[in-house]
Amino acid sequence: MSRYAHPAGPRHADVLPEDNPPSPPQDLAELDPRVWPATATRVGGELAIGGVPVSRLAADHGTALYVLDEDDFRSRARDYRAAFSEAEADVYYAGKALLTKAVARWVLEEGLKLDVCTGGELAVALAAGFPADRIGMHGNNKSEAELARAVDAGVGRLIVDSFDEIDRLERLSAERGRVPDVLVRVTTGVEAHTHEFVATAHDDQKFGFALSTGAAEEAVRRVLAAGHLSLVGLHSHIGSQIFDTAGFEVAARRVAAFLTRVHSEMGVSLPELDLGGGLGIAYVPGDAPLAPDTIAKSLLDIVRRECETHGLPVPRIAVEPGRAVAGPAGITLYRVGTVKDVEGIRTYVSVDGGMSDNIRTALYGSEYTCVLASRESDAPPMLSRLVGKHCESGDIIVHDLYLPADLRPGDLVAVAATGAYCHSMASNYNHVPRPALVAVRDGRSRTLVRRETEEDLLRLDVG
Ligand SMILES: Cc1ncc(COP(=O)(O)O)c(C=O)c1O
Ligand SMILES: N[C@@H](CCCC[NH3+])C(=O)O
Repeated sequence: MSRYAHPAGPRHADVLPEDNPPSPPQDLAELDPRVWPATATRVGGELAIGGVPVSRLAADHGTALYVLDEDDFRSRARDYRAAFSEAEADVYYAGKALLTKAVARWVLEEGLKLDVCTGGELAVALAAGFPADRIGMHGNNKSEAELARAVDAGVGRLIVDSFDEIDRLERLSAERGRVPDVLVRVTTGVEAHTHEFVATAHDDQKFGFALSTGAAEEAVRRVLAAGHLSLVGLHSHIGSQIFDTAGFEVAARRVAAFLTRVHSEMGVSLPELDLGGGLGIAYVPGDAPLAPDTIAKSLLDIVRRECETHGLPVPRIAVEPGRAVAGPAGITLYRVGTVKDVEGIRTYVSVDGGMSDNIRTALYGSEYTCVLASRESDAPPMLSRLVGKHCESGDIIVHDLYLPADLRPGDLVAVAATGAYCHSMASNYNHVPRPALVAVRDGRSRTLVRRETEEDLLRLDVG
């Protein structure tokens, strides 16, 4: 079982029995290259990313601060592109992991397509000048307005997720005299090895049409019968933060088998098969993510084999990595505010952010790596818990970690691998304004999303 896997339900400090804390690492200052962005290094003891020391980032932009290593993000995007290039597969970056206008432009420049799942994500992509025909749009409850906007903009692929949506999209397309390209999202019944909240291919959940109940077959028939929808393929996504190929392989085999049934029973050979995202990343040393070319080879082999066995043309494959591109490229920088020793138990280190900028620990029991970033220290390790400033005892960023025993208010700490699903899942809980997001590269930082202010929050409060 992966480190990410956790017993069902959210993890809450108050109700969990105390687990055994891990043993301290050999070197508290070490930056494990599997966990930290490619350009992370220590200069005179201080952490620098993209050639910019954290003290300068904090001085120029304040804390808490999301910092994105642009080179790291781009090189991971390129690795995916390259891994799937032999089959001319499409690689869609999943914008739900992290999306800003600049990020959308990087994705475009690196030759990827873009997956959006709401009108908001579509709006960011279009505002960035991302070509609509390179966008795929998901969502289990796309509104009339979202669908109309997608059809009007000429979004390249609409991934339909319910019978209601098929009817709605057919009507909207007919009204406009358009015929959008559509994929049917199928659920394959695969139990992905990940946290239950982020597994999406078992039958008992809200996404897609189940293969096992016949709903997927019915959806294909209905889209084929619709006069203003063009069925180009199938879609399957099994879940997120997955470390082994087994789940992907079973899912690929099942959708490929379904493709052959569609061919034999309905006389249609669908030209595309999108296998979704879900590749895990290293959050803590010891996590062992799959390399893009390993997963590419295994998926492409299975689909080819299945299709050849049944005499079907091999469809064009697509994948949708989000976390694996954005996650390792980002860190969050915090300033320590209080250091409270709870005698005989542990030390609580409170920082100027928390569950509003990283909900993943509270939501999924996620693990993270954190280091003292503004200086090096040879003080002994101190068993700590990194917590935020919210009015909630479950406001935990890192459950168990070791920090140097001389840690004091004013120090900067950095949490690794926060590039995905932290900024994009941020909230204003307790009216805490959201941190800025900055990109670093070649010794320079630039703001991608500015820090929210209390005025921003008050502007929406019009009562
Ligand atoms: C349909 C779909 N595609 C792609 C992704 C991206 O997943 P990940 O960030 O795990 O690669 C998700 C999220 O799980 C998804 O729901
Ligand atoms: N938001 C989740 C994953 C869900 C991905 C979207 N389907 C996470 O942080 O891990």
